[in-house]
Amino acid sequence: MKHLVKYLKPYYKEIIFAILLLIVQAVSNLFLPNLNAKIINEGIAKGDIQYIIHTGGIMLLATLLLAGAAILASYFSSKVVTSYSRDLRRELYYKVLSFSKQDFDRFGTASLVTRNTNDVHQVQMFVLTLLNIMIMAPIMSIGGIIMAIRQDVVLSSSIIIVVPVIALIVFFIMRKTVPLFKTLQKKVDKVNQVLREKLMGIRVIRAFVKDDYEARRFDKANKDLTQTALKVNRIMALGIPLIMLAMNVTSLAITWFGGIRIDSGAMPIGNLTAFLTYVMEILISIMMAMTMFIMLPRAEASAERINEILHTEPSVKEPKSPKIPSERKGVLAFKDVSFQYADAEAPVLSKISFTALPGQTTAIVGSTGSGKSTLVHLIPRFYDVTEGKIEIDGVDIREMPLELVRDMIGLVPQKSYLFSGTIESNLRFGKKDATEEEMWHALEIAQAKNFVSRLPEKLKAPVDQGGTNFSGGQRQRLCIARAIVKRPTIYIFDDSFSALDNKTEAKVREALKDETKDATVIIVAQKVSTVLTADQIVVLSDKGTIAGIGTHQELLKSCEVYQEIVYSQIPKEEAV
Ligand SMILES: Nc1ncnc2c1ncn2[C@@H]1O[C@H](COP(=O)(O)OP(=O)(O)OP(=O)(O)O)[C@@H](O)[C@H]1O
Repeated sequence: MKHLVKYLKPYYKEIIFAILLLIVQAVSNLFLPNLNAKIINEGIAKGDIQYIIHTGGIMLLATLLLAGAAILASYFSSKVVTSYSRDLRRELYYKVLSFSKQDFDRFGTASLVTRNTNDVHQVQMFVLTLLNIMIMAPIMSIGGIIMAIRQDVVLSSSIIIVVPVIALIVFFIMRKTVPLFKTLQKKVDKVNQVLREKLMGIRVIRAFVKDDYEARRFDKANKDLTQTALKVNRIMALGIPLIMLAMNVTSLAITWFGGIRIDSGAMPIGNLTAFLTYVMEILISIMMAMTMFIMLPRAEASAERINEILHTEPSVKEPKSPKIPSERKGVLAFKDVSFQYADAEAPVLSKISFTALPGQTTAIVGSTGSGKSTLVHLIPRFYDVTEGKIEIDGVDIREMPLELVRDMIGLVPQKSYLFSGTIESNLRFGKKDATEEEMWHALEIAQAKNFVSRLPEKLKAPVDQGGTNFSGGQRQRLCIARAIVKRPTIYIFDDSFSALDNKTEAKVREALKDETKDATVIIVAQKVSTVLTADQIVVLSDKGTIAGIGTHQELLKSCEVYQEIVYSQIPKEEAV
């Protein structure tokens, strides 16, 4: 938790105000029973109406002060914690934005979301409780004891018995429940995880008629959570009445012994009512302080999960002294590049060397899982190479400013993804000041102009999260258009024509030819028809090495892996 304290610093003024107001609240609270005792002893017992009105007036003022202080304290503490959690969420979000794909893989999307929402909420609630209890509990308990002694020293000896008894009961309840609360947190996480996964894959579940099976899996996680929650509630259901019983017995005993002392004239009657109130305030403060310990493990677990993100050094770093290429042509060179995923046993890519030139199309082919997507993900530095280097215009991309590298690249990912908003907001993603003309031009090249112009809102047509209100092929074409609007130096099409029929694909590639005539184009493809006309084809073997480089004709003659790929898709006589 202590690492997260620094985020409270900007709000120290509000914290001081809240603390002062809480002190006013606690002190006024302590004086009220005393004034009440005085009214009973001096006013009611002696029939002094003037005294009752006078002291009652003071009580009223004290109550108003208390209420005012409580409202303002709550205002300031709420302001502190909501601003604190906002800052924390922002910090987490910015940190996550700086993560490489490797860091994302490590945490997982679901966990990153839970940490930014649920975990921040847990910490926020703890800070709010801490702020209140830390001030109120010591003043109320210590002040309560002092005030109780002032009412009656002899009766105060009961506090020595009552406080440890109640503290012991609360301690035993906590000892049982705190570990359960910890488990509860993990089980809530599990339910979240199962739910998220199932909802994301709902179509697959339906298609495979696995609704019942998946419902049972969810039931299991849910039942697990319920059982732990029930255990906690059972202990609480037993513990809370036990505490109430102890408090009522205390109240009864104090009234009993107090009655005897009043009877003998050793204590005025008003002091007994005040004494009872003070003892209850002491006990409530102790219980409040104890609830902190119930919240602490949950908040600590959440703080740990938050810190884990905040302390993660992004695996892809900005260079210390960045180099900028003297010319930005887009000459892309892989030099003996090897790459291994963090948890993998063997490298996915080994000793890859080739150069992709501006004005040319370089195709990457290979069987599924050969490392084609991995290879192109190395270019925008989603991951850094394990060995060797990648250069753009003669400069190692690890030495170039990250923003510049990514700015030079227009990537159309394998999985078409659009953001919620409009077609226009998606197209402007890479160039925020793109004109309507530029957008229509990009849509025309991507063969998306027809269907977009048929939409009633045209460029303003709404896009749902992920682009789910468009078909796979439409989504893919919009992603191609998005990359074109950016007018990058290097285009990367990662299997980006897979959802298009052959005719549309041919049209897109034909239109692209002119648009990308000065750019470096990298195309990852499964379909041989996509790569036939490429200036060079890089063939990856199953082991992630280069099996051959050349044009279609050259490779057909010399590369066995390429021949296998080609002949599996088109007849021998048509391939030549
Ligand atoms: N994030 C990851 N962590 C660990 N291993 C991964 C990760 N992503 C991919 N791999 C592994 O790396 C290998 C290459 O995957 P990659 O996606 O690059 O292949 P690909 O040639 O693009 O396949 P496809 O044609 O099916 O898209 C695979 O064996 C895959 O299991």
